[in-house]
Amino acid sequence: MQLIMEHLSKQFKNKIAVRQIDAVLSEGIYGFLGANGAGKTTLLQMICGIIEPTSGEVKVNGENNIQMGERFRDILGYLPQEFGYTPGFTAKDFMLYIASIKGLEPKYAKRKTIELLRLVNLEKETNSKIRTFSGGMKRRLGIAQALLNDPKILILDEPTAGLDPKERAYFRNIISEMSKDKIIIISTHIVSDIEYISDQVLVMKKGDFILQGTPEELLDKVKGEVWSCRIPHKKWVGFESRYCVVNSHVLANDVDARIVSLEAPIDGAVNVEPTLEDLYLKCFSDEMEAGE
Ligand SMILES: Nc1ncnc2c1ncn2[C@@H]1O[C@H](COP(=O)(O)OP(=O)(O)OP(=O)(O)O)[C@@H](O)[C@H]1O
Repeated sequence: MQLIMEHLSKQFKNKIAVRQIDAVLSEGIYGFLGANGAGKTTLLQMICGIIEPTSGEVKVNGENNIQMGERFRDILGYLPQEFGYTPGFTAKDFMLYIASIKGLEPKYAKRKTIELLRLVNLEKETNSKIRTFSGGMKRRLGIAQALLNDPKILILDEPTAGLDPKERAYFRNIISEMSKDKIIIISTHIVSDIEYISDQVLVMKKGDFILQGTPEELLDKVKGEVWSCRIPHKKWVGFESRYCVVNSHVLANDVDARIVSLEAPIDGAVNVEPTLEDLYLKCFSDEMEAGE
């Protein structure tokens, strides 16, 4: 299966949210990585056919997604960033309700509901009301509903928002297990959510993909540019505005810092293995400085 974005753009009044995106996706996991406001949600909504592009189009195996109508919705699973849960519903009621909207057979829906609530570790809460759920539990329920129709295209907008580290790790495992026969898109600004499970990472900035490749290919782009160094206190002043500082730890005599820079930021700096977080911070350091 191929999911194709052709010159895809979206403009809201005078704001261009997505600009001229071209991409071809086939089965696998794609991490859309970008800061808040980069245009991720707008792009995902166009892929899902929820909003129409200002120009360009989304195609599935050569067919326009909106024109495909029901046939497209049958193969689509979507977890939006904001999900409206009915607090008085139990987890099971909610799943069956979504299944009926998706037009699934009641018998299949019941079986799938049990299977998916088990998958997302909500088995014990099957008959609990959603109003008693934590943010993480609601998010897991959101992931379960997106899987009800065994979608071939699964789109998850910030799926790990509100999940604790254990839940995040569990989420990564279940997603990587189901990627063989699906196109899975995960949008996030949390690098660790996609670093190890994505086949391709697409870095989105100001409505455009500025980088695209396997995690290894992207890491190559910052190889030799990540430094571990000790900076005396008197030299540390101003360092943060001149350099892209990934992290820093103030010690008694100096500051232990990890810095992304083309050249060694100080004598004695040691080149270290880069991570995608280094690359992310390099790509978005200008926005952080500008406070965007
Ligand atoms: N309906 C809308 N009307 C006007 N501007 C919008 C609308 N939706 C999004 N935007 C703007 O388009 C840009 C991209 O927004 P979008 O929500 O797609 O980004 P994002 O990467 O998903 O960020 P976030 O994670 O914060 O949602 C932002 O500047 C946003 O303010």
